Amino acid sequence: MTTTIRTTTRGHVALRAVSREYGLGDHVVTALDDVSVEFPPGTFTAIMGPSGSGKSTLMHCAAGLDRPDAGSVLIGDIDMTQLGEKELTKFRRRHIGFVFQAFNLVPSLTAAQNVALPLRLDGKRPEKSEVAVALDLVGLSDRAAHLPSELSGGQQQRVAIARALISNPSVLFADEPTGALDITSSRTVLQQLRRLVDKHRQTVVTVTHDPVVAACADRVLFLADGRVVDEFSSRTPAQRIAARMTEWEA
Ligand SMILES: Nc1ncnc2c1ncn2[C@@H]1O[C@H](COP(=O)(O)OP(=O)(O)OP(=O)(O)O)[C@@H](O)[C@H]1O
Repeated sequence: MTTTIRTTTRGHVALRAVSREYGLGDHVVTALDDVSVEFPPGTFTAIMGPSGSGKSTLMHCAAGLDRPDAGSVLIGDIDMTQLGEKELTKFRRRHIGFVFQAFNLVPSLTAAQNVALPLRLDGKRPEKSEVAVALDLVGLSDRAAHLPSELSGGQQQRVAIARALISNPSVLFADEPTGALDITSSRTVLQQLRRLVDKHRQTVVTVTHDPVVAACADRVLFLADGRVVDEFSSRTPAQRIAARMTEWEA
């Protein structure tokens, strides 16, 4: 089976009737309950909801890091749930970028070497210019030779974003990318994500607890008990998002 996405559908993510349960017998937890949602190309979506509402599970299923028990997950015209393990790994490496809250950089490698890592893992020899372009996308051209320990938290997260972008993914998923950062670093990371969407038509989906981060997104989805329970579909002021969160938590 070939896993090439048609250019017209690149960057389009669709979850159709996705369910995911964990545990067995009396201990079954329904983390996602029949969720259908689309992330159109070149859009920035924030996912919010109380702890345990299924945000990470949604991201992991959408990114092919976890397999749903039911439903399908399409990136472009490829249904990832139909791919075998090897093919899924290969597909993920080429089409999906994932950024974690904890950066997950290799401490002994420079920023440039960290960014080049996904290509090396894919058996390719990265061109210096490819790495330079990725670092430039996140405004870190001048930090290429620095080790993670020589960078601020925000800079480390931007290296992680550059690393996720090196394979020119169709979609970038970020699970609380600003969760471990101070306000200033958090805003810089956020600006970079917004810029990727506005300037480069990247599809970005991020989980966040921060109404200011969500206010920068084109759309905010609210999850509760494994379902999408509400949505703000245009840029919404942070205050209104915060008020909605408070309502849900109450
Ligand atoms: N590997 C697992 N094994 C068992 N239960 C799990 C597993 N992963 C998630 N769950 C359960 O599924 C539900 C959804 O979890 P998930 O991590 O997706 O929520 P979340 O909204 O991301 O939470 P948080 O904001 O606290 O990170 C929770 O009840 C959680 O305990």
